[in-house]
Amino acid sequence: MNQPTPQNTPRFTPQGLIPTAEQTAIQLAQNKVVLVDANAGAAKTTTLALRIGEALARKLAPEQILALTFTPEAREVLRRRLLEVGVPPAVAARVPVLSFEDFAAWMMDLADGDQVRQCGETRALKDFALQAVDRTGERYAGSIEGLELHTHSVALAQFLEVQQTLKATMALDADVEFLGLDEAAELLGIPLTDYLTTIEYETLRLDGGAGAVFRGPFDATYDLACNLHDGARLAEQFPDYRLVLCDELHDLNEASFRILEALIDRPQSFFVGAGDKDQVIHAKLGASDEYLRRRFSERFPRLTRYPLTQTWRHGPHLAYAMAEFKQKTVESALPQRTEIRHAHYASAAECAQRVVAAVREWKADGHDYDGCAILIRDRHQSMDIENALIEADIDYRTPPMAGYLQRDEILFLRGLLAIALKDFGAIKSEQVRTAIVDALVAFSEMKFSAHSMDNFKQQILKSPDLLGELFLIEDERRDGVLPGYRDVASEGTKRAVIAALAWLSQVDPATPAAAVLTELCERVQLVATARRIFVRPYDAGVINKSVASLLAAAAASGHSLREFWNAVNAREAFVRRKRDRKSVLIECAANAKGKEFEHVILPFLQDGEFPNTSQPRGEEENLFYVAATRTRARLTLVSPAETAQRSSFINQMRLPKSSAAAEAAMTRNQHVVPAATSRHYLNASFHDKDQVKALGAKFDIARRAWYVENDRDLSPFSAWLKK
Ligand SMILES: Nc1ncnc2c1ncn2[C@@H]1O[C@H](COP(=O)(O)OP(=O)(O)OP(=O)(O)O)[C@@H](O)[C@H]1O
Repeated sequence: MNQPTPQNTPRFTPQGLIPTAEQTAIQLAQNKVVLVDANAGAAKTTTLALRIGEALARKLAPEQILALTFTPEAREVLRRRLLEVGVPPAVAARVPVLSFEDFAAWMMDLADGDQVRQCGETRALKDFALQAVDRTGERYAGSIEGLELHTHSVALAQFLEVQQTLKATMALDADVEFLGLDEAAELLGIPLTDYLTTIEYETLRLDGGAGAVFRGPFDATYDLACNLHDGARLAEQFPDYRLVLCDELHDLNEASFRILEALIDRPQSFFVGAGDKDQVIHAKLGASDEYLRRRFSERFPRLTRYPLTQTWRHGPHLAYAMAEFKQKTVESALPQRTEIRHAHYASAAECAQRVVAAVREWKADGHDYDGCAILIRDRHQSMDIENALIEADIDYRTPPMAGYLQRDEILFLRGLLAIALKDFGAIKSEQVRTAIVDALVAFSEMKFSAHSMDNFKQQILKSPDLLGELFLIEDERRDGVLPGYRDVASEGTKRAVIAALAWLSQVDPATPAAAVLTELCERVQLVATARRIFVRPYDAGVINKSVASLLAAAAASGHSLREFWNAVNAREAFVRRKRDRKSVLIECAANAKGKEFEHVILPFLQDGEFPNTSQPRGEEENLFYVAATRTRARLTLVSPAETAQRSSFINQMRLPKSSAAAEAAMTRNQHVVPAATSRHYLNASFHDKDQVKALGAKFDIARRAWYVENDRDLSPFSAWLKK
């Protein structure tokens, strides 16, 4: 590791924190390729900001620095950190801190000058996907057997995921020129229909090779990666970057790796990247710890690795528990005790009560609700918790359209109830109404074109009571596509749904809701349909759990059908009203990456739920690690009273062992006297510059401020000393 020498001392002194020796080593590193593989909360982002500060202090123009992240959220955190460490806003604003997607779109525009439309909206993308399905039908119907062309929103969403994975991993760019269509699909590990639809989708998107006409999420990254790889000299047109940084390297996939390669290969550029191999949770998007472990060093054999071993987010109790959990070294220099509390339950409803109790204790201890985050493994787990919070009159928020009531299968059932009770108008949100139409079409396995769906949605928004007419629209048939066994099953589903609706319309709304809903689910063959329309068994499994939660909640409420319907809609209105107020957050653990909260509550820590047994163990571990390490002050683990049912992750933290070591570390940390900062910054203005300079002050270029070294007599500078 580089130790600062008199010739190589930091020229940038951050405000608000004293860098550790590890941080300073990275700040001063002069190797061509630097990789920092560090623990959660171990100041990766902060240290990249220090490295930028150092480059600015050494007179590098802000425009010659490029800092890349994978998500807009991570980009904002890095921009904020630059200001926090003391880079003046006007200078920080000139440093390009961009997501890969921003950077790629910019570079593609520079090359093509075409200002291609970024299409972030799933709905618009689904329309393009639908057109691709239509084209696949037109082109291959009759010539290829076994085409499974599904047009409902769930199928389109799944198709969009498949094509995105093919691009993120650059599999779609593979040379398949001499392979047959079947062989190519097999090589890529996807069904033939998906492969053919992807080809049509890309032909549409790239206007048959003339150039992109629209770009969905990650498409710009893919387009740039393809261009760089095809021998196009696009990299020569990149601005003259001297320092390239990349945060959250654990999200790196093949497409973004290729862009980094091109940036690093330029002779004048230096690279510093930071990530945590234990936070890889986006394998579906091609993320892998292989980049941090192997790919970087194979490609850049002279790279230098630097450690950041101390976490600053939480104290030793959680740091050591995570060290045990991941069997790696984690230190914390904080003298604070991060509490790890336990609560136990015998049923889902009781789990929710324990969560409410944990939130109440937090409030009673004098903290705000908005410091509290309930991180769930999956959305189906929030039903009981949302109910319990409402009953306890505790405000909570969920990300838009990500609450339990907006899950597709629940929207489907709500749609059926709306038709039977002739009360679609009770659902106030247009977004929810439209999503209900989509869910009805998906779970009834109807086949509509984009055009007829749009027409119908427009009508419904004006006259909600027309919802039931949806089932009068004829399915659209494709010439030449012979119905396969799945189509026969789908037609059966639609018939079953129509029959179930006829039955439901006769049911007395005063009948207990639980009984009606149970029978309704059987009549519409919900479980079998889910298994058919969801490609991954995992998704179908979550649907069963989600419906089971709804039935249990209906039974526990003792409500009649009418009362249950009213209660569900009232609850949705409650959540929408509260979204902006100070409230507890309910969020999926996967979406909490990069964030931190004072109090994290992890409910339903039982085997089967978390770890979810249908998912790879390693990824489940990483997800748990991400969730637990969002904590700053308190972590509450809510698990079954029955020890045998508890999540094995709790044992894996070896809390008795790790907490004994943590007590000793606390004592140690309390006795560490922070080193004094080495500079005194002055309030000297431009007009004072000659005067302070003559007195021996120096200028900090990164901060645009004059300072005096610590060991000097400060009295001549008293007029300019900051209070
Ligand atoms: N030398 C230091 N002294 C005190 N606090 C520090 C120091 N360096 C960083 N911090 C603080 O530690 C916290 C975590 O830092 P940061 O967000 O940079 O970590 P990270 O490794 O990027 O986190 P994640 O793993 O979640 O991406 C921040 O609040 C930051 O201000």
